[in-house]
Amino acid sequence: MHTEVLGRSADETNADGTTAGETSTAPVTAVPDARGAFAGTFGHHRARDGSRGAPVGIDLDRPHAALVVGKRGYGKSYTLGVLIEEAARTPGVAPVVIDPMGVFRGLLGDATGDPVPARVIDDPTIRADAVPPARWPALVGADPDGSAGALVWHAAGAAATLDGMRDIVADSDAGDEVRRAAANRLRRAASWRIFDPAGLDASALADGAATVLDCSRLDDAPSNAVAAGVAAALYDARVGRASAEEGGSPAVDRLPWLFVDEAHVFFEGVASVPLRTILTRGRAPGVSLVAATQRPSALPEVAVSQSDLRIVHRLTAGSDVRALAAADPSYVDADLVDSMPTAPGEALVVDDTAEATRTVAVRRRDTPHGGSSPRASAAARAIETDE
Ligand SMILES: Nc1ncnc2c1ncn2[C@@H]1O[C@H](COP(=O)(O)OP(=O)(O)OP(=O)(O)O)[C@@H](O)[C@H]1O
Repeated sequence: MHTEVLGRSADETNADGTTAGETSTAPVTAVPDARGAFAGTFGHHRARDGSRGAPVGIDLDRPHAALVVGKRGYGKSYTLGVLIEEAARTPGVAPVVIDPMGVFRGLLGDATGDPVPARVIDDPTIRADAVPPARWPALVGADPDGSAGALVWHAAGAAATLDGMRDIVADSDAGDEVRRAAANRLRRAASWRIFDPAGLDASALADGAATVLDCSRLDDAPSNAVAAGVAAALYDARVGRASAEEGGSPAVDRLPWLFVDEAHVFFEGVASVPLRTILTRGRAPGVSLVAATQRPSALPEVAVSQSDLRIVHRLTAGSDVRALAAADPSYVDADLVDSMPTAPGEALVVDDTAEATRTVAVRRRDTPHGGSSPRASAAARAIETDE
């Protein structure tokens, strides 16, 4: 059976010499093909009459910016899980997962087929200086133009640790009220228990296994801080490597793939800046982003327009469909509403690299889908985002 690999341009050849626009007879596997390129198994083509067509793979060889969207219950997290499984099986790729609902713990379960190397970090920590000083006021809910916000900003620029920042605030000659306000903000940040001088760095994150950062115990602000720190660390490590190739030692050899579920939460918070950096500038140094959301209309326009792979599960809200349609280039000829998938696990894939759209039945998970035991905090967040 012929396999088409999504995310490859028409002039890139498949293992058997056919092009992406045509189809390849090469098996889709995380083992490099004859030309040394990696692809993951993604699913099957789905014809208009619902019949199952040829296998579909997804390119994991080059960096991508991908978006997975769909209303609740139509397979968004499931598809993200499939992509994480494939990335985890791919040598040379380092998948890192921001998991705000705790639904990717199943990756630790027994896998059908090839093993899926994965670990879950329950209480992720980052270094305080992983968050840029200018973002600290917003992170702790202070106005960056106000006196307390300015003091927090100054402290973040002058100290590498949260304790150091608190000392600077305590010793500052700002007035009592300003000092107290800034100290209160930083005390709140300390209560999140996510800042640690020994927090996750890029080399710890990029050892090849899928690293799931379970943020389901964290509120949006600390979850954002974790995502911001991780996104910045991965990007900086690869940029460092790019310049280190002229002499220095490489920081991270593998290509990081950052998977972000409930991405609207992060594009609305302090993680927005480093995520936008990866979207707009990540591909050159080799950093990929896969963002999933049920509300594409809540994402900044750049998140849609910069994605070269858009995996669309069922969407019904007009604003969400419009947010996607706005980025659709001319080769998306069919009306998005007419071609909207109807069944869970079915997706319309808009592939900018191959300049094609495909309807795909996403394959079944090889590891269990879903979290461990249900958590009220995750349920509350789900209800909130649904409203
Ligand atoms: N590719 C698939 N193959 C088989 N079943 C699937 C597939 N995708 C989704 N499903 C089924 O649909 C259900 C809902 O999928 P999923 O949990 O991913 O929805 P979701 O839209 O991400 O919801 P949430 O926003 O709550 O995470 C899954 O539990 C699974 O039973």
